[in-house]
Amino acid sequence: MVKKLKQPKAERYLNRQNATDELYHESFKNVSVIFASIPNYSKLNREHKYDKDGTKCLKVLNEIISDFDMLTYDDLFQTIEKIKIVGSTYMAACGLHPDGDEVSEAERSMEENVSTIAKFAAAMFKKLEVFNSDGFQEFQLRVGINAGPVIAGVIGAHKPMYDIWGDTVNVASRMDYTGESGKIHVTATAGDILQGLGWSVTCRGEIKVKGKGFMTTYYVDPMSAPKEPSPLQPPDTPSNNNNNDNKNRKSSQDTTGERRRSSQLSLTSIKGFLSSHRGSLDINTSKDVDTQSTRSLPIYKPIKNETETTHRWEMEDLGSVGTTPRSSFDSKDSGVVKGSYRPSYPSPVAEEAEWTAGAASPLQKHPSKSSVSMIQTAPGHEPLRGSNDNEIFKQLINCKSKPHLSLKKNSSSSPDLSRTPVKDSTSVKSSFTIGASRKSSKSKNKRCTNVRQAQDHLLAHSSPHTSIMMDSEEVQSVWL
Ligand SMILES: Nc1ncnc2c1ncn2[C@@H]1O[C@H](COP(=O)(O)OP(=O)(O)OP(=O)(O)O)[C@@H](O)[C@H]1O
Repeated sequence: MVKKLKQPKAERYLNRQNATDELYHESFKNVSVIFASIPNYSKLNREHKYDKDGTKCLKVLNEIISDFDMLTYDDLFQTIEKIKIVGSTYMAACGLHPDGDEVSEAERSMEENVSTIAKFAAAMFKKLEVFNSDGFQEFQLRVGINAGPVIAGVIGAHKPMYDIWGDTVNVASRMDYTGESGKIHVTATAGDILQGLGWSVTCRGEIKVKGKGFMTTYYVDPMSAPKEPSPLQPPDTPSNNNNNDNKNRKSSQDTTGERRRSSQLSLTSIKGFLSSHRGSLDINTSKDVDTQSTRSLPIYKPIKNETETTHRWEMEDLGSVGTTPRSSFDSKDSGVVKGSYRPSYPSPVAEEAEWTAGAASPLQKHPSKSSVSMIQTAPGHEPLRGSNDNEIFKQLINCKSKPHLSLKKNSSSSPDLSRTPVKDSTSVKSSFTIGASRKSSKSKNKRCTNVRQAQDHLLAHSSPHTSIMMDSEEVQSVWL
């Protein structure tokens, strides 16, 4: 509600509520509404016989919904407002901007709102696909979209709920309900707009919609989103032909005021979420202190506790790394950690692999910076940097090219661990345990004898549910 109602407005709402029970509401003309359901979620719920109290299934749902929630922090989706979860259905809308926004309703057209919500739906499909492949799950997504006028308001004096109502909302829900898994089912209003924007739209025919009679509806292929202009290309370059996307980009640049507020809120929310769940992550957006770097990336600082010195590490641009709470750094205290990780959801069985080395921690600090480690993956390649071993190792896992590793050391006497086989496991001084989720695995405690092998193993099995727990002097557990 706070996100929706700006301060004076919230005060106005509260004052009204003190004085009267009158409904607080606003009307919007051009709102796009999405209902996205996981139709086979309840099947999983029913079938899971080991989940007597239902908490495991709920954990799964929570992870999926959290993934979807995190999309709303994406720059593209700042105008998307999550309304609620109904069962396993995600309900959101686009175009519910608060009064006094820099961008007026007229400027934020129906076309933009429909385009944004369709991209949001496509992103949800992708998120679920990743979730499925990581956890060997088969959840499906069924999406309904409609666009038109809605009434938004706050219902109730105690625990008030912001919600939206109207025919547009009812029909969006019907689009979901009467749609098919894997498809976005839309009304003619949304279908026309999306076709005009270059999405692949096919007519479904006429369906009977309760309260509306027969309606011609359309299926939109979630994979057919028109390409975004390259981020390197300025939005207004003449060679860029996608005018609609340009328009969207332009308008998103115009809304910097709102974005600043939203991203502020996002950061605060993430921070709040992480501190309550992990207890220790501070996020700031100051520029990288590494003067050699040309990037200006957010810097994530793990804080052990208020009084201890903080580390600083550089986030490399590694796709989804660190984008959700569960894929964020677990910045709990350092110290010796060793153990295995079990995914928090039901089906996958954890597999463990252990890599051991008869030497000190394989990844050393960067000689010139006390808080930065680096690893040279191959001669002539850009070294990977991080503030600790885990950070570096996480990057190694994400290296698509599987480079042959040679480690840059402080001391020339340190062996190249990538070629150091483990001869005698009793002489092991440091080790780490890799837990990766797999549907079925008989091999436990699989031992990797060098970095390359461990990396290959992780590339094959790592997932957002993988954690690495290192047993060395500078230990932090990392969730990937
Ligand atoms: N604000 C809202 N939040 C959640 N769901 C909504 C909202 N507004 C409408 N819906 C959903 O839209 C659907 C269509 O509503 P409608 O009023 O047309 O029929 P209904 O008779 O209420 O629906 P049902 O047949 O499911 O009982 C309903 O399933 C309703 O739950």
